[in-house]
Amino acid sequence: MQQKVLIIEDSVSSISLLKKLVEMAQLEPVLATTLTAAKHLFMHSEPEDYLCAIVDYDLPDAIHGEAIDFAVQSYLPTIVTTARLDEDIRKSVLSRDVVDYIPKENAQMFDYLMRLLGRLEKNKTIGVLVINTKRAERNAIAALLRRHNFITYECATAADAETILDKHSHIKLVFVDSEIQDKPATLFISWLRKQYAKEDLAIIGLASDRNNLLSARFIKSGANDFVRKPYHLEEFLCRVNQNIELIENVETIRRTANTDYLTGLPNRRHFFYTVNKMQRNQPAQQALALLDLDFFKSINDTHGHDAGDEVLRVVAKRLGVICSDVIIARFGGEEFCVYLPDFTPEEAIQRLQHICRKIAEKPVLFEQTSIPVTVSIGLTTQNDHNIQSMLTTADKLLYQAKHNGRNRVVHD
Ligand SMILES: Nc1nc2c(ncn2[C@@H]2O[C@H](COP(=O)(O)OP(=O)(O)OP(=O)(O)O)[C@@H](O)[C@H]2O)c(=O)[nH]1
Repeated sequence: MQQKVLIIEDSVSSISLLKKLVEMAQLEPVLATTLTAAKHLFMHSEPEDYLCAIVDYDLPDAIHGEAIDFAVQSYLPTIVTTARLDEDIRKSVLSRDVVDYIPKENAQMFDYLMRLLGRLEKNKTIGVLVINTKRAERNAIAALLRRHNFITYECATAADAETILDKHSHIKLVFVDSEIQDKPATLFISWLRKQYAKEDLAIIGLASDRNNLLSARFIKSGANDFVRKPYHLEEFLCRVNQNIELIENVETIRRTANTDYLTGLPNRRHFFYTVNKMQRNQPAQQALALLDLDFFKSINDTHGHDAGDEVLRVVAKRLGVICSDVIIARFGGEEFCVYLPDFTPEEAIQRLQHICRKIAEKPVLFEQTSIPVTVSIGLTTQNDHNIQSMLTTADKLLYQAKHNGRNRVVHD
């Protein structure tokens, strides 16, 4: 379901700009020009339907930011916009539990708002762990992070932190205070860093002003960043966002490097990474198959390269459905690989014959043309504990499948 954004704003030009921005972010704007109208609109809604509220500080029936209080008390993450930003207003806004404030001074600020909406959406799946002996301090940080839609976890000891991190793989950021109960913070950070790479888990150290040397010690022990207490709200949030965005960027690069651009399947590199990892457990049984589309060159020659691409995409999709419990990859060109861990030879043969039938069963439709597709498969079920040599065997069997007439499985 498309999430809503409650916009409480009375300026006509800002309304049209905000509405456009919210729509561009694939969200549904719900407009109110006064606090009274907002209350009326929200009366029959659940906070869960809304991603957030964007609230003007100064409204005809709420000149001192009362609409902000309404949004916050309605459990909506609240972003404040304001045409005037003097120190008093800034303080008044930040004294409330808002996500952020945006002065309506230039177009850049609306870019910032766009990014903020994107972050609020993405943060819903990101976990943050706060480790601090002092309950009040860790509660305050966790509450601040929850306002930004993060899923938060709190604990006082390194031992509890280990358990929480083990259990929740969506935790991407950890705040480690200089005061944790059962271990010096720097020791804990360096232990943590050995378990989790910098690009998988960001660690931000926290310590008070008195400990001037701690920032360097934290970072040398493996922390990504450091925040000095008492922290400045805006700086704190900037650091959180920067560290999370860095991890997301690395994830995007990784995903791109491991995915075949045409079919969306894992590529050869990712296949070897995953399978080699599984090999460490020395599986008692494993099978491996190479699949190659038949007469694919003639499909390209007859129907064009775009049709060939569509055939590859459809075959990959069918493989993805039939092989959701095993490892598949596009190896390149019109060749795919399937790795079946813990499959008996009989089970593997059955599965590959099913694939062969399913691919041939239905032609691929491309621009009203029906293109028949078949696949030849070489399958080795002899587990010799060496993937490279299993690939060589599967390749020889594939050659036999082609030689014997195609559209078949040849196994050993
Ligand atoms: N459309 C398209 N064609 C590709 C792609 N990658 C490789 N090819 C083409 O796939 C064809 C493979 O042809 P061949 O190796 O001769 O094999 P074949 O025609 O399938 O014949 P057999 O394997 O013997 O059944 C070549 O013409 C490549 O140019 C791709 O990503 N898209």
